[in-house]
Amino acid sequence: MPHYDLVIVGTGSGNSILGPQFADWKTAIVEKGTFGGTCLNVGCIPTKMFVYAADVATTPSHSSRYGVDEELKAVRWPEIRDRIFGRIDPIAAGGAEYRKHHEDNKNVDVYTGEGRFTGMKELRVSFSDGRPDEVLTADRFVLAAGGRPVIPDVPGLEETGYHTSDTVMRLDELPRRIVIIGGGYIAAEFAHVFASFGVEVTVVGRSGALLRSEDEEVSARFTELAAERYDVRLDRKTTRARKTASGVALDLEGPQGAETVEADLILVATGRTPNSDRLDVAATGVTTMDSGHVVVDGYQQTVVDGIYALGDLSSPHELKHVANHESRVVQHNLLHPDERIEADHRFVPHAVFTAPQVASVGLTEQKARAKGVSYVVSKQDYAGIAYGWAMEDTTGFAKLLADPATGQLLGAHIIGPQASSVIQPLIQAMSFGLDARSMARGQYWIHPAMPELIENALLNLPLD
Ligand SMILES: Cc1cc2nc3c(=O)[nH]c(=O)nc-3n(C[C@H](O)[C@H](O)[C@H](O)COP(=O)(O)OP(=O)(O)OC[C@H]3O[C@@H](n4cnc5c(N)ncnc54)[C@H](O)[C@@H]3O)c2cc1C
Ligand SMILES: NC(=O)c1ccc[n+]([C@@H]2O[C@H](COP(=O)([O-])OP(=O)(O)OC[C@H]3O[C@@H](n4cnc5c(N)ncnc54)[C@H](O)[C@@H]3O)[C@@H](O)[C@H]2O)c1
Repeated sequence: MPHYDLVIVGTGSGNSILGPQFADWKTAIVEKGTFGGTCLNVGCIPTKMFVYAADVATTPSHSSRYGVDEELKAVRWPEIRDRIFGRIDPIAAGGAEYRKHHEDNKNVDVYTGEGRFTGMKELRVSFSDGRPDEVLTADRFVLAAGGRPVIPDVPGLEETGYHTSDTVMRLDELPRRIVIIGGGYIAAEFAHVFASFGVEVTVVGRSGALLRSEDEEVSARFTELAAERYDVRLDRKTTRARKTASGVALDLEGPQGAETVEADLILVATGRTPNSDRLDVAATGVTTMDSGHVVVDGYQQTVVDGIYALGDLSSPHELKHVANHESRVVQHNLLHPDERIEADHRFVPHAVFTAPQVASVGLTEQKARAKGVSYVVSKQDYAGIAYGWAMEDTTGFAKLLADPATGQLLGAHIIGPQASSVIQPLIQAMSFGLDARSMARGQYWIHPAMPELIENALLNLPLD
């Protein structure tokens, strides 16, 4: 039974822990799937590469407002797909090769199998190629095993067949019609991608709005704009999935009674669940929340001394920048057990790369109300800044929440062009405690650039 100083389970953000600082440690890394994890292979990176192509494909649909008439002639899906994975797959393969065979990693054993705890700090690894299982023990473990898509309990779904974000990007050809179950991040991003490529999209949401966890005004605006581009069915329960002569059908129950949506394929985008169950973390004494996320303290350590966890396995944020931050914290804490640092989860931002883009950090207005926090709000439309005139934008806005007395920003929510970049100075201000007045007037804002949206929103805040 090989014994290690450190075993890491999962090669998403877990893979970035090992470096030259660990040269004297006997280490192992265990990966059951593709090296590099979700973000690289089936998450952030390929989706954003598809979204970029989708953004390009939609320009003819709005170019005439600038006096330029364009036409979308064709979308060459196999080429788009192969360009994207032709870049990503070699990176994943190169990462595996580096860990397995490079001189830098002579202290690292790579196990390409599935790990499952069988006792305190004892991990059994099973291999799909029929090799006998191996049992590893270690002084320290890092659990970075991520999550997987949740499949809702819809009668007939298994027999009918469905895609998830793990498979839909590798389709042989574009479907004519797609129905997406779910109204969150993945639904919003893929609805944009497929609608832009000319696919008839239907989104089925069980609540009354898309992107429901965004600020209420952002969610309402996004829902309205999405419904102009594709078929949005809200407040719907999916009662059955079935095959039809031409494809698939979902039977729905909604405010107007029973209805059916037909499509060529189903994409399930109803959230993700942590892999703590399949890793059987309980067998090593590690505890989980009701959501299945592993419980960690501020240092990212689980309840078991020497067992750390990070990323989607333990973080309800389920975002790559959070997983990366936590892996840096874990790396430091492994190397400096007497000077451990805490992870910083104060102002975790996110962006939804759909159309229009959505980005957010801090409290939404509904959360501020629910928490009884005292706040003031300001809103600035893209239509009110010079760059917004250039873009002829009529629907985007930034919304800020601030403490009326101190001017400290409490939340920022943007829907509109480049929201994911425009929000960054607000994340910086919140992280470093810069108040709204100082931020607005303590620096130049390039004229007439998009961040004037933020300058104006800051100046509009009705502070005491
Ligand atoms: C479609 C999609 C788009 C996304 N887009 C974004 C985005 O734009 N921005 C953003 O911030 N986040 C995005 N995310 C979320 C982001 O991908 C995750 O937050 C991030 O990848 C989590 O990293 P991780 O290291 O915790 O887990 P993962 O990257 O999931 O790595 C876990 C690894 O562990 C392996 N593993 C699991 N169980 C075992 C086991 N028992 N034994 C051995 N190996 C195991 C898995 O095979 C996997 O390789 C997206 C996610 C999806 C699905
Ligand atoms: N841009 C990004 O950062 C990005 C992009 C994609 C995914 N992600 C990460 O991946 C996670 C998973 O994405 P997601 O979109 O699957 O989850 P999500 O939590 O964003 O959305 C899930 C949606 O499915 C709905 N839903 C749940 N069960 C349902 C059911 N039975 N029938 C109909 N609807 C149902 C929910 O109401 C919600 O609207 C996200 O939480 C996010 O952290 C991030």
